[in-house]
Amino acid sequence: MTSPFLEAMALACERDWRVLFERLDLALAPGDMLQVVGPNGSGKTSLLRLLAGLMQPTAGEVRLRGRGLRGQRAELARNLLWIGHAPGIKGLLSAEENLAWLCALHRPLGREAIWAALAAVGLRGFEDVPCHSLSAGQQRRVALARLHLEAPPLWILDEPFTALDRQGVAQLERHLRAHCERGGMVVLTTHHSLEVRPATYRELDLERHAA
Ligand SMILES: Nc1ncnc2c1ncn2[C@@H]1O[C@H](COP(=O)(O)OP(=O)(O)OP(=O)(O)O)[C@@H](O)[C@H]1O
Repeated sequence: MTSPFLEAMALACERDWRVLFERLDLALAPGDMLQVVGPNGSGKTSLLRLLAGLMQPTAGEVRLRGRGLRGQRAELARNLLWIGHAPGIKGLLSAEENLAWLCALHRPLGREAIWAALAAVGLRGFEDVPCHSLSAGQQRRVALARLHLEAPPLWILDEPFTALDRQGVAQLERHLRAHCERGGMVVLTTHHSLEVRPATYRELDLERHAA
């Protein structure tokens, strides 16, 4: 039997001596979208960081194609696009420079590709502007332009809709659905209810796994 692309088995997470969740299993296959839900502080960001290999679980294991993440750092990096809840962009750099820098680890990108991605997120004309002078929503859009540039199959996105206007939210929902329909996978947290979802959409409620 083929292993899921990504799976978590009997995962537990403790922070500051508090068990946030335990006995958590999940499996992701090509095309899947998983929205992690739960109250503030329930551990949504922590779970995403575990899945992205940025933190170690207290118990259990995360596996990529059936093998533990240990020893698969490079493989995970090739397959994963992680965008944290802060936009993660540098204020002194322009939108173009930020994207060139953020994407360089995967593959160097030409100016044309970067400008096309910025246009796709509504930032035509803002390519050369230092990011500190962009609005919060525009800064978020710079970070999200990576979803138009990089093609790893697994996207893990922590609160990607923060600061976006209605049009931005609708466009991102469509983009995430299209990624899943092409066989990609999305794990995300958001407190809003997605209007546009792929048929594979499902929710994981962390309250059900609270200690
Ligand atoms: N760097 C850290 N060190 C220690 N404890 C942390 C750290 N980051 C978060 N925590 C704790 O872990 C718990 C869960 O935090 P987490 O950010 O995973 O929750 P969340 O469900 O994403 O919350 P929110 O909906 O507010 O974004 C919180 O009680 C928090 O105080």
